[in-house]
Amino acid sequence: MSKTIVALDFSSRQEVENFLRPFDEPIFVKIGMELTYACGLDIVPLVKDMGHHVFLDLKLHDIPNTVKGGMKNLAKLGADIVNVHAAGGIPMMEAALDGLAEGAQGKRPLCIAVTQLTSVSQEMMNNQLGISGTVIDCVKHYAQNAKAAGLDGVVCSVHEAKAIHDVCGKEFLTVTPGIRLLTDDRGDQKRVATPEYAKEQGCDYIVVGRSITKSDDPVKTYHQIEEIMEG
Ligand SMILES: O=C(O)c1cc(=O)[nH]c(=O)n1[C@@H]1O[C@H](COP(=O)(O)O)[C@@H](O)[C@H]1O
Repeated sequence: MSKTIVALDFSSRQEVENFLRPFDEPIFVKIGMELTYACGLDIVPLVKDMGHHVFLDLKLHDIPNTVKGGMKNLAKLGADIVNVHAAGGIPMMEAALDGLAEGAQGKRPLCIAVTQLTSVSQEMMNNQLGISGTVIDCVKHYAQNAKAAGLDGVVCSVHEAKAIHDVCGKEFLTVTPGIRLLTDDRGDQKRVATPEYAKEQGCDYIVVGRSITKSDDPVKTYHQIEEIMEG
């Protein structure tokens, strides 16, 4: 599986098909709320049937019983990875796994937890969200909770990946969005890093949206980034 997950933040099936057509190999894509709210969940088996790997990013965050029921239904779609918010707590993450085990036909999807969104800065976490301490300590703590619940890994920024591997082990997945090329705008992202730095920090997967989807040559940009990650 490739190490670069392309965020298909589009609002129609047509845009997805236009984007994927020029790729002559299976790639790893992320289907999030923009696309599912526009096209419905059927977009997941549709993209899977084209041969691509799918990270279904719906960030479930609710009471355990509701998350369990939601995951039971999501498990049937055949996604490779699904996610929850670690802020929902250990019982909620355990319930997510129970739901996946009940719903999966065959192997369950990997389940990872979002720690602190990459759009959250240190200042914002302390002063808006009311969480004291450093981002890295909060992210490490959430990662340890995710591991205790039996999850397969976390979503974090590149800047926390190494510390997470140190406390949770090398096999515990770190999936890192907030990736920017040196020439890109940060946009809404706060904790950003280049693919080179992600590789250096040992991130298992990077999630890249606009740097690829809005590139003049998405296939070329994808391959340039994937070469850095695989190198
Ligand atoms: O769960 C995610 O994928 C996610 C978590 C996070 O902390 N930050 C984050 O940016 N993402 C997603 O990663 C993608 C990043 O997109 P770009 O900023 O365009 O590269 C978006 O689809 C976000 O929804």
